[in-house]
Amino acid sequence: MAARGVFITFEGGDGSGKSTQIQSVRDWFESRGREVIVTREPGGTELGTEIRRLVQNGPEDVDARTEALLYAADRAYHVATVIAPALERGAVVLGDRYIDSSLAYQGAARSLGVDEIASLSAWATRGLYPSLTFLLDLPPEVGLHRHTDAPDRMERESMDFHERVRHEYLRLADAEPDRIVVIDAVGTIDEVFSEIRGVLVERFEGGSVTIDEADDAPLSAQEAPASSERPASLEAADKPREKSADKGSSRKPATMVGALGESQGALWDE
Ligand SMILES: Nc1ncnc2c1ncn2[C@@H]1O[C@H](COP(=O)(O)OP(=O)(O)O)[C@@H](O)[C@H]1O
Ligand SMILES: Cc1cn([C@H]2C[C@H](O)[C@@H](COP(=O)(O)OP(=O)(O)O)O2)c(=O)[nH]c1=O
Repeated sequence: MAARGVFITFEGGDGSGKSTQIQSVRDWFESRGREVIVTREPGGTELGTEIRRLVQNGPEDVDARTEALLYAADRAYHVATVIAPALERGAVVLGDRYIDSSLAYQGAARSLGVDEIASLSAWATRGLYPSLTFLLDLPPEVGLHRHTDAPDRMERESMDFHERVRHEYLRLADAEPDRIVVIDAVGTIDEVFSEIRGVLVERFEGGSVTIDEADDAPLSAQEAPASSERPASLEAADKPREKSADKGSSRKPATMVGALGESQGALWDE
């Protein structure tokens, strides 16, 4: 049986709880016998660790376009050397930030244009999109207060900047409700995971596709929609969002397929 992977990403403002929740999601999949890779951007590779240092604490005069290209370079190498090979062998890949971060931070908050950044990221990744994204949503001031270490370049940005990031994330979720599930990240760690677990059960345990049927299914990560197919994500910005719970019925069950294997730790030292 060919191995099929699952690519899930976690998005949200700084301090929204992505790294914390990823550990619980890793445990959830591992207890079901899956190989899990936990990785992050920027910095999911050795090269990426250098890029992370440069982009977060490097020269202050790095301009927005340079910053966008550094994140794109990190992502291209990350996909080619970590994410794609793991998916090929059937692992569950849990990504702490991915393309949506570039759309929200560089495309919207840095005003480079969401369309332009979407094209750049699609090119860098050869169109590899996650099949499921958890957007941990909370007011930026709450997330920024959770951090105890010294703020990096992005965390030093204005509250208005972080509000633009949040607004763009919510707009993307509004446009792609099947892929992006909004999670209220204000509650306790257990409360937030309970919401996430509900989605995992619905998508990976409630589906009607059996392992054998799913063998013919495509890799559980999706191709980037062509920019001409993304009108809603780019034009529905000011439409009021529905609560994610209202969209439950539109979610498609995902397949639970792939080889069982050994788990693997995070790829970086905290
Ligand atoms: N739901 C929560 N409520 C309160 N504190 C939290 C919650 N989730 C995470 N934290 C704490 O907030 C800080 C940032 O969490 P982290 O998971 O690193 O966020 P992110 O990866 O999104 O930056 C950590 O100290 C973590 O223990
Ligand atoms: C992947 C990515 C990250 N970023 C930013 C967002 C974060 O401020 C920073 C990553 O910092 P990190 O410490 O990993 O995130 P967090 O504070 O959420 O734990 O990089 C971008 O601006 N664009 C991107 O494409």
